[in-house]
Amino acid sequence: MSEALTALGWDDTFAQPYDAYLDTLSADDAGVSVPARVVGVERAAYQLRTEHGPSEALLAGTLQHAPDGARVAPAIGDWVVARPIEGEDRYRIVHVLPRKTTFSRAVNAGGPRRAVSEQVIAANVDVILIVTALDEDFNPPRLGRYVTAVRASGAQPVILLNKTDLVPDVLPFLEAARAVSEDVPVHAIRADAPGGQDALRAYLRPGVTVALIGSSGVGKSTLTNALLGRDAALTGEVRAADRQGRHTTTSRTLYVVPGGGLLIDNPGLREIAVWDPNLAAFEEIEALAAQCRFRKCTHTTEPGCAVQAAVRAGRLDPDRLDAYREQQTTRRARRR
Ligand SMILES: Nc1nc2c(ncn2[C@@H]2O[C@H](COP(=O)(O)OP(=O)(O)OP(=O)(O)O)[C@@H](O)[C@H]2O)c(=O)[nH]1
Ligand SMILES: [Zn+2]
Repeated sequence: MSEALTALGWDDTFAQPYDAYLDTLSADDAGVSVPARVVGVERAAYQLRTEHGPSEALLAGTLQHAPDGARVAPAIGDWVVARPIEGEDRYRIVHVLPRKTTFSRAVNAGGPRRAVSEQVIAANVDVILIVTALDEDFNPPRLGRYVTAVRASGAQPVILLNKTDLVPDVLPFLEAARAVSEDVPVHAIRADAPGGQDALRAYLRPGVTVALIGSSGVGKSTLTNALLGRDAALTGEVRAADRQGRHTTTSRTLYVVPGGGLLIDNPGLREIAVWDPNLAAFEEIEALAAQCRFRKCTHTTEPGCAVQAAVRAGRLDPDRLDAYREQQTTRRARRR
């Protein structure tokens, strides 16, 4: 197993299905196939890393339009089987290898039955760092919901308390965060100070894929830059590309961290707080609810309900109201 591949996260869990897939190909096809990791996705264009460095790729038609409709589009972090496109400097992705972990969201696929389908946000992430800041963002019940979402993906959750400089005493925050879940490590960090992120190096071991999630403004970008060193990922990739005398677009989403480890910085993961109804705030609904005639309005059949009025007027998506109700119900159940 090549060292360049293991540094990208390749191991036996991928090597076995890879070999099995190659057995189904002709000797010629198998001979030119390579394993590659998806490090960038932009619409139909994919950036891969093979053991020889970065390259561009397209999706094979068979993956784009699977006959049973069960399209397996590669996501960031996926391991795939790729084959060079003849006469071009690009690959074609012909197969997606089974995932070790899958961080996904349910999306409303529409249609008469309001079908829900799964959108994979990131694949094969080993550790997800849940970032919170010691300001008004700090909210243990929400941390608990993040932990649940991370566990559902198969990745290991770790809680990071950032902006420790903003509080006189970190200890009560550490204790509250530790109480969220017994077996989730908690680290107090400072993303914006030299050495303030040292605790994280233990997770960024060669071949280990790490991702950051948390609300906007908690310090995910600052942390990413501190871990990567300014433009480290970019220069690293340009150098690898130069070896073969060409320039390849650098990946923006899966970085190779200097000193070991891989870091996924993905807008889809960043937005989890927005799209996961369990994590979301329902500010616009709460603003409407304040205008309901009855203070304990359930926004179902009460007269003078401003929330129902907004739904009837097309100003509020009924799906969002459903999600809000669901959240309120679980909260009431938890309080009991
Ligand atoms: N006081 C303090 N400020 C910090 C710390 N880490 C980051 N910040 C500041 O917090 C602000 C937000 O940080 P970002 O890194 O942009 O936060 P983010 O999570 O990437 O936010 P989005 O890009 O919106 O998802 C910036 O002004 C940072 O300088 C810290 O440890 N202490
Ligand atoms: Zn109401």
